[in-house]
Order: sequence, then structure tokens, then C-alpha cells
Amino acid sequence: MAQKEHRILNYVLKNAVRGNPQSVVDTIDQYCSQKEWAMNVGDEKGLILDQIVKETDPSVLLELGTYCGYSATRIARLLKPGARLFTVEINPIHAAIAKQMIEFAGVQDKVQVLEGSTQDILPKLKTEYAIENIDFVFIDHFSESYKPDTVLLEDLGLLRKGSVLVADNVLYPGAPEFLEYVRTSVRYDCTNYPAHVEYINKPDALEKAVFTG
Ligand SMILES: C[S@@+](CC[C@H](N)C(=O)[O-])C[C@H]1O[C@@H](n2cnc3c(N)ncnc32)[C@H](O)[C@@H]1O
Ligand SMILES: [Mg+2]
Repeated sequence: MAQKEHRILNYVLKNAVRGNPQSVVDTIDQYCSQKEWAMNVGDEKGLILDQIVKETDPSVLLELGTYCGYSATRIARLLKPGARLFTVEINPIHAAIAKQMIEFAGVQDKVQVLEGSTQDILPKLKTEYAIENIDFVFIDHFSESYKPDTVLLEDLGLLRKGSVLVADNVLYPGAPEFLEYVRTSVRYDCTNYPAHVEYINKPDALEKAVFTG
């Protein structure tokens, strides 16, 4: 039997409008709120994410944790011409689903799925993908990796003054080491955005951390 991620993709292929990223986002939200819960950032936190992306007006974006491509599609629909989102996914099944989702949504020219672990992929961003530095990072993979991957981005020289990091799930399941790190560091200005876990009424939050150089 196909796994949940296949059922999400099939539901989108059947019910969403090809080439319309908003329709893809709405259809995933509909499926995951009514039929099967899934770990997309979701509609409520998604609106906050949208707002921060719009304020940042980024050209080069990085996402840690693609899953089915929900947030990648969500972010891509807001990007200006020429802007590029690189999204890293360790699970080959998730990466394959996300590629089909992104293609169906029609945002494949803006989004590149990089298959592998963040620890392996991040050191290749400058050399293999010609990325100088990153304007916006959405951190949404594995909460224990949030802090080490943030430090890795700094060490690799991928952040510049004003780079915006947004971390999901800082309350649930929680990312205490990451929060402690960015909130006590003089190198970040932090803002917390209270919300709820995707599709359920349980408190969660996004944390924005702006790198000050
Ligand atoms: C919460 S889901 C991402 C949800 C997605 N951002 C969205 O809102 O649509 C987390 C994903 O991160 C992936 N992941 C976990 N650890 C990772 C790592 N170290 N490197 C790359 N991907 C990872 C998991 O396989 C999973 O698909
Ligand atoms: Mg999340």
C-alpha cells in the first residue's frame, strides 16, 4: 500500500489545478486538515512565513527539510523573477514526491530539490551550486539539527549581514538548543511568532533570527 506522502500527492494530482501553486497549497491543506495529518508547515504558520518572505524580498533561499514540497511551493509562489529556492531533503521518497509536487505546481524553474543530508549538502552550496550567500533560510527538518546547521551556515560563510532565518516548531516538538543559541548570541536579532501546530489546536511558534554579521 502506498504511504501517506503518496496519498497526499495523488490527492493533489486529482484535485488541484496544474500550474497553480496556490491551488496546490490549498489542496494539501484541505487533505491534511480533513483526512490525514502531515508535517507541512500548514496554513496558519504558512501565513506568517509568507509575511516574512515578502518583507525580506529574497533572491537566494534555502530550505532545510522539503518533505512533500508544501512549504517550497508556498514560498516559490511569492518569489520575484530570477529568485531561486534550494531545498534539502534526506529521504529519497520525500524528495521524489516533492519534485512531482513542485513540477505539478509549475514552480520547477524556481525550486531545486537537493537530495541528501544537510550536513553533506551545505558544504557544497558554494562550490557546486554557485551560491555566494543566502538571503532567507527556512529551517524545518529535525530540531536537533537546527543549531549545528545554523553554525555550519555561519562557518561556511553562507550568511551575510541581514540574512533572515525562520525556524519552525520551536515550541512543538521544540528546538531549545537552537533558541538558546540565537537568542543569546549578539550576532542575531530574534522575534517569536506564536501560532499552532499545523492542522491542530496545540501551541507552537516560528522564530525569526536575523543575522547581524
Ligand atoms: C517537517 S518535514 C518538512 C516540511 C516542509 N518544510 C513543509 O513545511 O512542507 C521535515 C523533513 O526533513 C527531512 N530531514 C530530516 N533531517 C534532515 C537532514 N539532516 N537533512 C535533510 N533533510 C532532513 C525529513 O526527511 C522530512 O522530510
Ligand atoms: Mg515543521
